[in-house]
Amino acid sequence: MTSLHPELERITQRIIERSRPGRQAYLDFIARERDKGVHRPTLSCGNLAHGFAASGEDKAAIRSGKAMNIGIVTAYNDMLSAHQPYGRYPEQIKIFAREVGATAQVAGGVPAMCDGVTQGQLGMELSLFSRDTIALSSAVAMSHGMFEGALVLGICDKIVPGQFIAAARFGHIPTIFVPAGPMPSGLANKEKQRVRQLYAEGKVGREELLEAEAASYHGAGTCTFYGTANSNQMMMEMMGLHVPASAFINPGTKLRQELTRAATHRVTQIGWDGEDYRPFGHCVDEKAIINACIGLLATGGSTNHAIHLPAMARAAGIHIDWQDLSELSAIIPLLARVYPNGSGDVNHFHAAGGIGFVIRELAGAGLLHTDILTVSGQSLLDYAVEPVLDEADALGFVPSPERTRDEAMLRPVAEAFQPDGGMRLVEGNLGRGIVKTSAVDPSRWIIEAPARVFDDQDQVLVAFKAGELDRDVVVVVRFQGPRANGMPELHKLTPSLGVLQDRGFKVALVTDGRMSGASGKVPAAIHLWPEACDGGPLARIKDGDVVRLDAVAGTISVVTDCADWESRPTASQPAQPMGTGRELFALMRASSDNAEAGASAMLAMAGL
Ligand SMILES: O=C(O)[C@H](O)[C@@H](O)[C@H](O)[C@H](O)COP(=O)(O)O
Ligand code: SF4
Repeated sequence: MTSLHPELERITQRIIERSRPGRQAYLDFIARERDKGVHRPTLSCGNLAHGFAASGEDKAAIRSGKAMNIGIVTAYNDMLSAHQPYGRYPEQIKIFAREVGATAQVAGGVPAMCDGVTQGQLGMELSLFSRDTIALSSAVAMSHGMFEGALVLGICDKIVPGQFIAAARFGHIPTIFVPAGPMPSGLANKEKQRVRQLYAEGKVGREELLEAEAASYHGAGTCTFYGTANSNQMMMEMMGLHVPASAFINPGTKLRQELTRAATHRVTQIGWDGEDYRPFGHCVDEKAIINACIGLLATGGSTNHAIHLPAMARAAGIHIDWQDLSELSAIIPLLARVYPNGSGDVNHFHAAGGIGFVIRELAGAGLLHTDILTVSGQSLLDYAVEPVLDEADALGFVPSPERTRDEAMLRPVAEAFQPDGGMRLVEGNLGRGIVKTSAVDPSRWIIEAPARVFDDQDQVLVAFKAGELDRDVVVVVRFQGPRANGMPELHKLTPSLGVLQDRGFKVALVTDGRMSGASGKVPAAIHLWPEACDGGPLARIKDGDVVRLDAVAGTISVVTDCADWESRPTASQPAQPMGTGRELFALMRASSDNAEAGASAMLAMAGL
């Protein structure tokens, strides 16, 4: 057994100490929920009858209360390619539950935004807070007290974090996340990106672009870039909240179905009336959250999780921050290069050895906590496996490969792509933010250039098309924070900024907004807070100020000698017009806390 890296030990102890009061209060809370909360036996006859009235062949079983009734929280819709496969899961899960004498009901559905559909559109201003909307919807589902176990169907960006937050608030209930897998590989992501840049330069038309997009996003399953959705799946494995090795098995396969069956059977084995009670709130402890951070860093995952992980952790009484993430990044090597951090996609990553290989490699180097309460097995090392079917189509597991099957995609610790995980905290007179270096060429980790300041991402594209950005430039896009306009992803800027970079200019993006997990290539200081709408420093910056983004030193500052810097007037936030539902999220914007805390009005107002 390899001893833990001393730095990981130190950071872990610091997080445990910092979290101690909140974590103890949380554990006491879920114990109370278990013993005195709303459960089927405490429901009135009327409550219960309403709960099983339409349950058909399961009615007698649900009525008797003798076996686990599993609550399914589903994020199904057939617009999201990733969630479309979930349509038939509830019927399958009910059959699987009956196989072990249990029952299952759809406890409720949650909304699921496709950030790909809303990317660059007004709907993206609802994206971040859709996470908390999903948490609220999940809580409504589980609040009926009809369920002694839960299976959570969710994959994409804000959906898993939102469902996770709710599962933590029902942390006395054993809960397993059930993925549906990535779509088979289509047009390579790099080729898709190439056609996008050609379109941004006016060199191809809309029809050619649409053809490329449709060849990339071509079927059911999660998009194959390593963005927030696939980072979610990785994190669930790193926390042992899936059946092992479930993340990246394609939809519609027998293996996929058997993993769903295994999750259904497994959740009935870890309930509170058995010998092996594994409530969600005990599985998610400080070490599990740290494992999620480590997995994010080792695989070059989405920057969105620098916002979601603090929120997810808070829901379980745990407090992490960007200093933790940055210090972990310094010791966690980059083991995977999945697009946008490389050429291959998540299917290639899985084929190369995938998450199981990463778990075994990190554990072997003392860079992972294996001693966590996983929903299956006895240790996270039980997740260093690959799922297989035997000749009778029964599910089994074989150890992850000793050696990577694709050095260009996945490497052992001893031959890591980079010695660190490539997510840096940056601070300076422009605020506190995050830079993801794993997707950026090291020659571009330090950018110093005059600023061009915008209050809206569409203005950037107008300036780009007018040739006004054809120079060394730091593009500043402000009033994009959670309290301003809901903190949209500004990924629509990637092709144009990529064109400027390919033309040889020094280019960087600086914003209080977000980028997509699929963003890469162009250095970006994002999530800056205090945000501009709160009078943060981005509200003072002007065209021509020289800005230095230094991802090596961890700084983001105006370096022009501005004697008037502190006394400069702050720009006013542009009007926030109604439409596309944005006005309905004003309450979340008004009370949101900052990106580093998780950008959540819901958690802030709950005192969490
Ligand atoms: O964080 C993410 O992973 C993104 O939000 C992703 O879910 C989003 O849908 C991108 O916009 C897809 O990439 P393209 O926009 O490049 O297709
Ligand atoms: S990965 Fe992103 S683009 Fe793909 S289905 Fe999920 S939310 Fe939509």
